[in-house]
Amino acid sequence: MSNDTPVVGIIMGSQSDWPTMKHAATVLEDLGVAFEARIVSAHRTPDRLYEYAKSAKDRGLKCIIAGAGGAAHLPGMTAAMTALPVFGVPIKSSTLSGNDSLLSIVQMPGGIPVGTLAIGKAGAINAGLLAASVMALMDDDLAERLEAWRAAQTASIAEEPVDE
Ligand SMILES: Nc1c(C(=O)O)ncn1[C@@H]1O[C@H](COP(=O)(O)O)[C@@H](O)[C@H]1O
Repeated sequence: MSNDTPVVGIIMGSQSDWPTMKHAATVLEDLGVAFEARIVSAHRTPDRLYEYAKSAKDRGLKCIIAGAGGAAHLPGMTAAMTALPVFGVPIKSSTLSGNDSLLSIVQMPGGIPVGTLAIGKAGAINAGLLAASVMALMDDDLAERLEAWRAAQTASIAEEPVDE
């Protein structure tokens, strides 16, 4: 994690979400975007969530990535308490394969938006990329790094399949 003041907050409902959410962190690290990662739960630590969401803007955060599984109220409750962009990552749950997480996050009432990503690792990666895209609107150097990241990804895709 960079020593700069974090501009992206990654929050998750439990330590058990970190193996998924660390993919968002890795993208931000690769792109040189300063972030913080915290465990915050609407259910288990409601006071911590209130404090986090209410202070986020004043602390310099520009957007928040919130990952949660099951009854995934964290992204929506965060969005209820801040007008910063909130990207929600549904964690793949063991019982319902993340369908519960997805539906809990995506179906927000009009007026309180959560940008909902795909279930699991791909969603976390894309949340990191979206957060970087937001920051790149205000940072030309980051915009160039993002373009380079995308070009490198394209170049890494082989034209022909190989036996594994
Ligand atoms: N969905 C939420 C919230 C919340 O929405 O505030 N807090 C914890 N959790 C979720 O509970 C799942 C199981 O957590 P444990 O593994 O700690 O039992 C995690 O995926 C977490 O995101």
